[in-house]
Parts: sequence; structure tokens; C-alpha cells
Amino acid sequence: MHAILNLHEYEAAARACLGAGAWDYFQGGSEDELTLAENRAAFGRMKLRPRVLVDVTACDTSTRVLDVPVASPILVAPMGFQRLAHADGELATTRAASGAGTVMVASTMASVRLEDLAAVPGSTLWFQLYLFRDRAITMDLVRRAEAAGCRALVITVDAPRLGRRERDLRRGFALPDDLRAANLPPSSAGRLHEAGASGSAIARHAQSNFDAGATWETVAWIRSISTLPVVVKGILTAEDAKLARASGVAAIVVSNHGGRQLDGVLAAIEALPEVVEAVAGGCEVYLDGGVRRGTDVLKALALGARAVLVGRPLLWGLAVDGEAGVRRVLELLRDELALAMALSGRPQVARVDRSLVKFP
Ligand SMILES: Cc1cc2nc3c(=O)[nH]c(=O)nc-3n(C[C@H](O)[C@H](O)[C@H](O)COP(=O)(O)O)c2cc1C
Ligand SMILES: CC(C)CC(=O)C(=O)O
Repeated sequence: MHAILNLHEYEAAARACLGAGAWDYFQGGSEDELTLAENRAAFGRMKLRPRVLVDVTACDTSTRVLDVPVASPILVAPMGFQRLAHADGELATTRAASGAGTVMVASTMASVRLEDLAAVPGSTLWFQLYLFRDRAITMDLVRRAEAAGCRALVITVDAPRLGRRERDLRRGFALPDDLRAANLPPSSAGRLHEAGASGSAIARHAQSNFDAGATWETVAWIRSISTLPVVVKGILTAEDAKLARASGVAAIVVSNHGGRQLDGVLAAIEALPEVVEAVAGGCEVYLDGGVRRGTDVLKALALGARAVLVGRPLLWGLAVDGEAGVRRVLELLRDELALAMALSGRPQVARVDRSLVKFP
């Protein structure tokens, strides 16, 4: 067999390494998975307008996010329960991100404690925060993230409840006994193991723990208790982008949670232009959802994203080969981006401009 050449081949290889429950949890979207498919299809509809006879002998993918230098505009999206993919879980992913010179966003629902991830040499960790009904839990997570040296709080705002993920419902998905939500107090985490004949334990856990009453006032509360820059993840409209900006966030992640929350919403890449226009340079804008090729990264940058976050492909790399697999996925994407920059006549990230893409 030849070496794995691209992220699609990692997906196929990962399927062979994973049990059916983990595979469906990772891959799945909500309801009819319309948005899951759209995230990919929309990239396919966008066409590039390259320039030629530009000196591209050296293409530089480096940039800065929240004032931190990164080797490429490709960051690690927060994903829970990575020990479902590999025994090292988030530790392997953090080491790979550190090795690749990029940011790791650690999930509230990680299966390794955030302090252990922050201890990885050279890592730049951002902490993804779910808002709990019990504000003491949220507060404790914020304090721990600060104490561990995390550089930003990424508040996920598109999940007051979990989307209807029918693959998980059908299997009665619950966490195996040897895998914990390592950041949560046992009183909250226990429900994640309650297997049912039907229904998803993680959906039940979210419903009884996440704060469905959270509003922009809650974001203001987080800003009042922490000096860390706040990023809001899960914005899809200009209206919410303006509210985010007004609430003083440092960055927005345009995201539909990889098609796992409200089904039928537009592809993340289609929502990007209106968000970029609405914030008018007042904060950084990132994108996630369906990024599988260097040309996808290029398209997002052209539409005004400062960086992208990558989700499932890193879990595929993790499942296939642990830290080395995650590292390889990050390298493949970065190499593809550098090539796409050369072939489009944009040797630096700052030179990737709006005129590079055409929507249908
Ligand atoms: C298995 C899995 C777990 C996830 N867990 C979280 C999470 O804990 N917090 C969060 O904000 N987003 C979570 N997400 C969403 C990702 O951060 C990201 O928005 C999405 O995966 C990007 O789309 P992609 O997988 O097509 O790259 C999760 C996604 C997957 C696939
Ligand atoms: C346990 C979940 C809340 C993690 C998540 O955000 C997801 O699975 O999409």
C-alpha cells in the first residue's frame, strides 16, 4: 500500500481503526446531516482566480493569531473525548500541535486534564469553555485555564443543547468506563457513562448541565471574571457578529460545529463574508467546518478569515497513528496550503485577498 497522500485517505484508514460507536460519534452530524454535507459542498462551489508570474520561490505560511506567532493559519479545533481515538488522546494532539507550531484548543469535554495539556513543552493552549448552569463549575474551569497558562477562552455559543445526532441516539452512545471527562467534577461527569437502550448520554449530560439560559450577559460575565482574551465560537450571522464585537470579544469563530448542531444552517464558508463585513476589522475572524484541503484554507483566508480550525481530520490522524498521525495531517494541510499559495501567486498569507475567489 502507498503512504497516505491526503486527508480523505486518513478518513478511510481511520474507519478501519475505530469501533462503530466512536466512528459514528466523530463523523456524525445532526438530523439529515444537510449542513455536514454543505460544509464540503460549498468549498467545491467556490472557484479560485489565480495570478501568474509572481515570484513564488519562497512561500511563507506563517501568521499571527491573537498576537501569537503560528507556523500556519491552521489551528486545532476543540473536540471532546479524544481518547476514544487513541490511548494518548488530547496529549498526542497537543504534542502534535506544538511540534507543528500551532495553537491547540482544548475542549471542556477533553479526556485529559487541561493542566496536563498545558504542561506539554512549547504548546500554545486555548481553552474551549462550555457554559454550565452551575456557575461555580464554569468559574472553576476559567480559573484552572488561567492558572495553567492558557492564552484565550473560546466560549462555544451554538450548543445550549446538543443537536439531534441520530447516529448516537440509535446506538445509545455513552462513554466507556475507562474514559473520563477529565476536566469536570465527578458529580457532573458521571452522567456521560449512563448507557441507555436509546438516547445519547452526552446529549442528556448537556441538557442537564449546559446553561440553556446563557445570553450575551453571560459572555460579559466571563469577561468580567477573566483577563484572558475571549473568543466566541459558533457565530453564523452579521447580527450576532455585531453583538459579539460590541461585547468586546477578541475573535469570532464562524462555525456550525461541524454540522452537529442546528441542521439546515448555511455552510460556515458561506457565512464567513457577512461576518467579516459586519466586524469591519474590529476583531479577528476564524472559520471551521469542512476544511480538508490547502485550497480550502486559501479560500477561507481570501474571504477574510485570519485562520481556520480543523476538526475531524485530526481525529482521523490520531486514530491511525497517535501524535505522528495528527502531526502528519497538520503537515499535509500546511504543505497543500503552501503549494496553493505558489500556484495562485500569493507567496505570503497577507497577500491572500478577496479577489482570489469567486462565488457562483
Ligand atoms: C467528535 C467531535 C467533538 C467535538 N467536540 C467539541 C467540543 O467539545 N467543543 C466545541 O466547541 N466543539 C466541538 N466540536 C466541533 C469542532 O470544534 C469544530 O467546530 C468542527 O469539528 C469543525 O468541523 P470539521 O470537523 O468539519 O473540521 C466537536 C466536533 C467533533 C467532530
Ligand atoms: C460532549 C459534547 C458536548 C462535545 C461536542 O461539542 C460535540 O460532540 O460536538
